[in-house]
Amino acid sequence: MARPVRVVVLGSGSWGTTVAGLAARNTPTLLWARNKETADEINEQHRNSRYLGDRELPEGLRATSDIVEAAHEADVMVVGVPSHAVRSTLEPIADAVRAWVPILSLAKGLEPGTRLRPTQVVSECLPGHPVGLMSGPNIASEIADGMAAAAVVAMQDDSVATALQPLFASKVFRVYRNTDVLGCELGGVLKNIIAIAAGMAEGLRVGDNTRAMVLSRGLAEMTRLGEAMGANARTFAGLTGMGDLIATCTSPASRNRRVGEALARGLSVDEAVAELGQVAEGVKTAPTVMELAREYGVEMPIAAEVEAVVAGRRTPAEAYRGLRRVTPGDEEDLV
Ligand SMILES: NC(=O)C1=CN([C@@H]2O[C@H](COP(=O)(O)OP(=O)(O)OC[C@H]3O[C@@H](n4cnc5c(N)ncnc54)[C@H](OP(=O)(O)O)[C@@H]3O)[C@@H](O)[C@H]2O)C=CC1
Ligand SMILES: O=C(CO)COP(=O)(O)O
Repeated sequence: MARPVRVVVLGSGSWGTTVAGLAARNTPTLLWARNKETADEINEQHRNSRYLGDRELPEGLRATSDIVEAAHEADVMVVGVPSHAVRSTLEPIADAVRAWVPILSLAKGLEPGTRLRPTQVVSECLPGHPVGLMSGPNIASEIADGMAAAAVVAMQDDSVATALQPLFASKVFRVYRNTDVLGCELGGVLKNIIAIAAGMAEGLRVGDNTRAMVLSRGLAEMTRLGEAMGANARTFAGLTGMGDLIATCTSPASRNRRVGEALARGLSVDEAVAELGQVAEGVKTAPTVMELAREYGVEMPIAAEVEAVVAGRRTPAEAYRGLRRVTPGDEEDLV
């Protein structure tokens, strides 16, 4: 009988640990934590208290702080570190990952400096491997609590995605497929910036109508940039676009939304990020996205205001006043 597929997840933050827990219920799974205490706590107490409180992880989930050991073991590798850390995590293990091992990215940001999407960074570090991502409206704490949710595995090669689906799926975690890797990845990246705007709206108590406007016009901006870059506009109406936008903009657990709320309370960006203690990808991604918007000639007024606040050039209240000055055009003019 063929031995089961071994999944290795790199990165033991809230989402990496949660995804490792999903996989461990289906197949042998090893989680790499750069911090040895975290690996020991997962092995001995089946918990990752720093990121998931007292939630219990599956007993079968093993952890290690030895990344080379982890890389050797992988039949499927999941990269769950934030986007700024993808390259520095993968480069040292490039020779340890066996050829043809599929790599799935979880990161929802862009690499600072290169402006590359995480799957592009993975392809540079591990050339020749099938590379895709898993994304969707997936607030880690809810999924770790066993609440129902759905995600998308996006890979150019649909047969690889089909093989990966059952490794993460369960009765309460539905895994769809999509071959539009660019659109699915950009959806996850861009919604974080709109979620910062939604958090600011929350903090400024702007009202439900304004919040709804931010979400729907935010989705228009995401779609506009995505289409200009070559993605399928329809992807942005799905789980990785509108779905994730709704979850992140409306959930009090979203870190990006919480940063927006903290900014509206008058905290600086550094203070807001320090208060959070976890990654909020939209903060680092906003300036990079505005560079892309300029390069592709796409208007993104909400993202532009968020970038200005994050860069310290405007207060959240000034940003909302700035949005009022934008001249409304044809609503259907997404491109
Ligand atoms: N949390 C969520 O609900 C979801 C998150 N995501 C995305 O998943 C990615 C990971 O996020 P998440 O797990 O939430 O982040 P967390 O902030 O919860 O954890 C970050 C993890 O990455 C590790 N890490 C940080 N910097 C480095 C580095 N330079 N090198 C190696 N490891 C590093 C941290 O290690 P240490 O603990 O040692 O500092 C920690 O294990 C992000 O791109 C996020 O947008 C996607 C869907 C849902
Ligand atoms: O991507 C997420 C939910 O799908 C998590 O969003 P935050 O990083 O804002 O918490």
